[in-house]
Amino acid sequence: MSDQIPNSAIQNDQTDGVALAGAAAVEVRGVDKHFETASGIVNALEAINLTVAADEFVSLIGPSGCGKSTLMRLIADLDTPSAGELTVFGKTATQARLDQDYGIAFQQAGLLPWRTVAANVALPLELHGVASAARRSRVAELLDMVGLNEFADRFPDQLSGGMQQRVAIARSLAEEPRLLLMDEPFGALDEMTREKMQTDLVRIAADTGAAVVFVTHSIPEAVFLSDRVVVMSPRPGRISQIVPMRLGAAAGREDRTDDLREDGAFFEMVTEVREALHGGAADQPGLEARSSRGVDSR
Ligand SMILES: Nc1ncnc2c1ncn2[C@@H]1O[C@H](COP(=O)(O)OP(=O)(O)OP(=O)(O)O)[C@@H](O)[C@H]1O
Repeated sequence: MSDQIPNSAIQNDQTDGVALAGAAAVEVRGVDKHFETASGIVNALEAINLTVAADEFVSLIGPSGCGKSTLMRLIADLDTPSAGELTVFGKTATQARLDQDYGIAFQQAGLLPWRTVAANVALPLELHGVASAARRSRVAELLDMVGLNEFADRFPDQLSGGMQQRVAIARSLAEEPRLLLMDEPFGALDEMTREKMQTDLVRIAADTGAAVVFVTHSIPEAVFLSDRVVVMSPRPGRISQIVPMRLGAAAGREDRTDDLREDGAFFEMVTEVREALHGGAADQPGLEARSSRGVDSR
């Protein structure tokens, strides 16, 4: 059974299942986000409560338009909540952005076209004054990890979309940030590369102890990566359930190898998240057929 956590029931730090020791990586309390458009107000997010612990991997999943990217943009200080409070490591989202407390890899790779692949990955290190020899070796290590060593001197427009995305991921990891915000970072990758990146990401997060907030449309991806999967429903965007991943012996991130993909516990969790997605829609008449649009069960 999933932990059914209606938003209205979440009143304090303990109720979403995270015991807080020190500042959480992300705390969202009673957050609403409305957009005013020519055709009226869009309630993108309503009554969002979520705590992501300092070393936790949390995925956001839900049908298209349920507000996943909007929530990520609020955490990254790319937009502001209409109501409620949001902190990152106990700071305002703005302060955390200024302090470069997190790495970002979003759907659009966002590379600088006039910089080579290596120079794009090196950018955060340059901004933080890392010496050039240390920078070069770190960039080589990162490009090796995403399989792009041979492309270090190319420019972004000479790469495929998936390769550009891998450059953006390498860049987001450059400084081993203690929080990673990733919005469908693997969406453009072929299945084999995607699985490799998933395995690498789990290992990197385990090695660095980083917290990760990860948006995906893929249920197996969410299950493979996460400690908890946050299931969202649309109109207005709400958290309908938070499903803790119970993966038996592979529960620790360092134990998540490719074998997990064949494991019974993995399939059980995939089923549980799928049911949570459908359950969220069942509360809202008329949404059943739409509930899994944009969510990939493969
Ligand atoms: N700048 C904006 N102005 C007006 N409406 C917006 C804006 N940004 C998002 N929305 C609306 O807010 C809702 C949530 O959008 P959001 O992009 O967060 O959804 P999502 O769950 O990330 O979708 P997808 O899975 O398709 O990426 C949608 O109805 C969208 O149209």
